[in-house]
Amino acid sequence: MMRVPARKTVELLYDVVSPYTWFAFEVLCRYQNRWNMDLKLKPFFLGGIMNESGNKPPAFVPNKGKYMYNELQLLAKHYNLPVAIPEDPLGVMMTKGSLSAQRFLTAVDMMDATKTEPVSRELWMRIWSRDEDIVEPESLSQAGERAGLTKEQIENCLNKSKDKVVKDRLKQYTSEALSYGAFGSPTIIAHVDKPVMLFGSDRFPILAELLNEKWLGPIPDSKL
Ligand SMILES: N[C@@H](CCC(=O)N[C@@H](CS)C(=O)NCC(=O)O)C(=O)O
Repeated sequence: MMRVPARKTVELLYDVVSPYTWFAFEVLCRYQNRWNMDLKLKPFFLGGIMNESGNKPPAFVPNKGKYMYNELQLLAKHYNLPVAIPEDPLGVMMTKGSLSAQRFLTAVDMMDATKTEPVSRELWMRIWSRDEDIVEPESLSQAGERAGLTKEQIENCLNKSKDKVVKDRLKQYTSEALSYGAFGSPTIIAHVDKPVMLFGSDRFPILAELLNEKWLGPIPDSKL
């Protein structure tokens, strides 16, 4: 009898404020059925990760910031995603931030984990493609609607996102990431013989090796 190898758990700990994480998210979604892995999407709060790890957002170094905005456009093409730099990137990332979006996403995840993927994608589309707000309840509501949530579900998640249970779950995933040594987003944990943490959307060849799978580039279906 053929033995089917057990699926390996891969966790993506992430915050939609991070454009690089959008690439990692879409690649993992594209590979989730192709690779023998059980993908777990775990929203965390990047602000908490930065504070607790003593890190600083890379765009605080002006040359790095400039480089990143150029690189993001090259990466958008490479990953085939409609990324566009917002008019005021630092305002969007630092002043407005992502706490309300991540709490909303956590509430969605706790209500129905099958909706975490489409709602995350809609939030990225807003902040990193259409330069739209992700702070106001109306903005979150629109993201939820486009992701296929009902009006009742959206209302419920907006209310729940103020509750301790949701705030605590967001803190829990943030602490989990820190316990693996996280300092940024995306943080990927591959549960192989032991958990291995990878940082970045540029480590997929390594993840493939860890999982004993084939890396077919960022758009695997184009190679069918
Ligand atoms: N090289 C990584 C960069 C990812 C990255 O810069 N992530 C930011 C958030 S958008 C971060 O958390 N950086 C922390 C750091 O670079 O120390 C990639 O290509 O994905």
